[in-house]
Amino acid sequence: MKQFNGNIAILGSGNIGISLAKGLVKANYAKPGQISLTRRNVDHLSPFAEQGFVVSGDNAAVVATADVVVLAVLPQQLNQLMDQIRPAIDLKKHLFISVASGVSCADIRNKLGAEAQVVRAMPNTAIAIGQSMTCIATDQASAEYMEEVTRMFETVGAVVKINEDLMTAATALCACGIAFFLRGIRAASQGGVEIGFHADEALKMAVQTAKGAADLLLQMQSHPEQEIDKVTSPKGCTIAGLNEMEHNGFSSSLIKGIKLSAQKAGALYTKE
Ligand SMILES: NC(=O)C1=CN([C@@H]2O[C@H](COP(=O)(O)OP(=O)(O)OC[C@H]3O[C@@H](n4cnc5c(N)ncnc54)[C@H](O)[C@@H]3O)[C@@H](O)[C@H]2O)C=CC1
Ligand SMILES: O=C(O)[C@@H]1CCC=N1
Repeated sequence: MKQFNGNIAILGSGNIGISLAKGLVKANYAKPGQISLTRRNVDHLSPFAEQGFVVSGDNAAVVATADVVVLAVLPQQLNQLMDQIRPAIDLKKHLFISVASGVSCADIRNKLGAEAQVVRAMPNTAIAIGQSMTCIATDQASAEYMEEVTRMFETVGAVVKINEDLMTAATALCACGIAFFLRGIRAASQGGVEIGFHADEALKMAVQTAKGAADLLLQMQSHPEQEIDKVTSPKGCTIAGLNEMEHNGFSSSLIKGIKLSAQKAGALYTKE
């Protein structure tokens, strides 16, 4: 069984890279000193250096000290990054985890080497607080590497293994999805202000209500419509509001947005 010594390089420590680093430390998967963070402008990482993370602008140097290499740059930035790290790669040692949208394991192996162990992961920003929905996929990585990736992401939320051809769909539903639900909460709070609450209390009420809705489904293992049926009293105010929202395209707009995001998620990377 391969042993991972726990040194993780997160290359491209922007929004998702930093969220991942915070989540792994919070979950005790790794200590800050075991995680190297890189970014083009290293000055932006100084708060993390103060917390004990290793910060660097030299991708190849941190890859040389790591077992697990997380590729967390934009799809459009990935080819350049892979060119930078190729000389430092040890194909027998490194596990590559790519969170880049729309870049296949085969695309990455084409750049890093045919023997590279590559797993794709699609987390969302709730990873920072251990509440990510992370989908993972590979085409060729060995079972022990997949197990390690599963173990890593299970410390920071729920994990579902999927076929690689569904990764762009997972991107839209889960990674972009967190923004869609957040916008829903924001819209609800704005409605709350129109009907009489101050903005801060309206937001607090909308957030707790959304949390209750999600927890109902998680804890009762029920279907949303089952729970909705319990709220909609005959001739009542809930069904009146709900139907008004549907007449205005509520479900339809969410479905259409998710479909467009999925299309876009698959078209961000250009092979070289
Ligand atoms: N933001 C999110 O919620 C999620 C993003 N992703 C994926 O994660 C990747 C990153 O997305 P974000 O974090 O949103 O973008 P971001 O722009 O916040 O972060 C990317 C970081 O990479 C750095 N960077 C670019 N080239 C570099 C290089 N050669 N060496 C070192 N650092 C470099 C940039 O300076 C930037 O800080 C994308 O591929 C995206 O598809 C996946 C899941 C969720
Ligand atoms: O918006 C994006 O392209 C990235 C991928 C998933 C979440 N954020």
